[in-house]
Amino acid sequence: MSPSIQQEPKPVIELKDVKVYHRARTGGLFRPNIVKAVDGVDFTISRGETVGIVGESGCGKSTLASVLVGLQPPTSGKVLFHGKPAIKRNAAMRKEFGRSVSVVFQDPATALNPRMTIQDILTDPLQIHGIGNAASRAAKVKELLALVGLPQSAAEVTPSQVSGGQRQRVAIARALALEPDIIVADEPTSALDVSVRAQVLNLLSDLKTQLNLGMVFISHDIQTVRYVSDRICVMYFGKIVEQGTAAQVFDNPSNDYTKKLLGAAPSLLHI
Ligand SMILES: Nc1ncnc2c1ncn2[C@@H]1O[C@H](COP(=O)(O)OP(=O)(O)OP(=O)(O)O)[C@@H](O)[C@H]1O
Repeated sequence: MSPSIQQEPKPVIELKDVKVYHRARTGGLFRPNIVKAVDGVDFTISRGETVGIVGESGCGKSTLASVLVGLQPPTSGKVLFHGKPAIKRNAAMRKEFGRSVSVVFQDPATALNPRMTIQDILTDPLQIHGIGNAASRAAKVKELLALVGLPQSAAEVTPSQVSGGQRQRVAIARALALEPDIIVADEPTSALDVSVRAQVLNLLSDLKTQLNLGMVFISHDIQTVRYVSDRICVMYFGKIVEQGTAAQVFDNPSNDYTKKLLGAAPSLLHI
């Protein structure tokens, strides 16, 4: 009998030599006119893995996230979605990409419409994508609230009537509404009280396992990234300067910048 071969999961999104260059807001004699926000990045994300992207403010993390969720077209390079070029002009692909790749932003206070009830916030993506009827959408909202550990009564209130940690749970529930393959979480705990950060990190980790999600976890804090990631990419001035498993990057960093980040990192107790 031939030995069974374990298939590697195929990437949902693949970036090849992606560059995003901006015209500098303030150019000048001694300042470059071009900001290389992302500068030749190769990256893949598949279902079932959490890839952490870490680096200091301004290194290009959010720009990379915008490319991954389709909000920012690259200046050059390729974005592949299930192995095919992600062509934004194609309405069917745009819709499928929007269903497959969700985002959780840093601050749920600004990411959620303060005038909508949580029921409506969670129903919205289903309506936009024409999924189900009133009864099945109501059932889905119940399921989503349970999935993120919120009481069913939360459906009746607006985001301002729940705590910051609960608001981020609502944002996560909204990101899960369309049953995505990938979630891009851009500093999802940075705006939260220290006391609830670990709960939200644990929720994201549990959801990733339970739903076999692919997760891109972006943070300036290498300890937070280590806590949730299988693989870590270290970004510096628009480039990925080091990547490997969490253990490789922590136990045997090869890049000087990674060593500096590790040296400056506070203990896990501060996440
Ligand atoms: N629209 C733009 N026009 C000009 N420069 C930009 C633009 N967007 C981003 N940049 C610059 O690109 C670089 C990368 O920004 P980006 O926001 O991606 O970094 P970041 O690592 O996410 O930082 P932070 O954690 O502070 O958000 C920065 O120097 C930023 O000032």
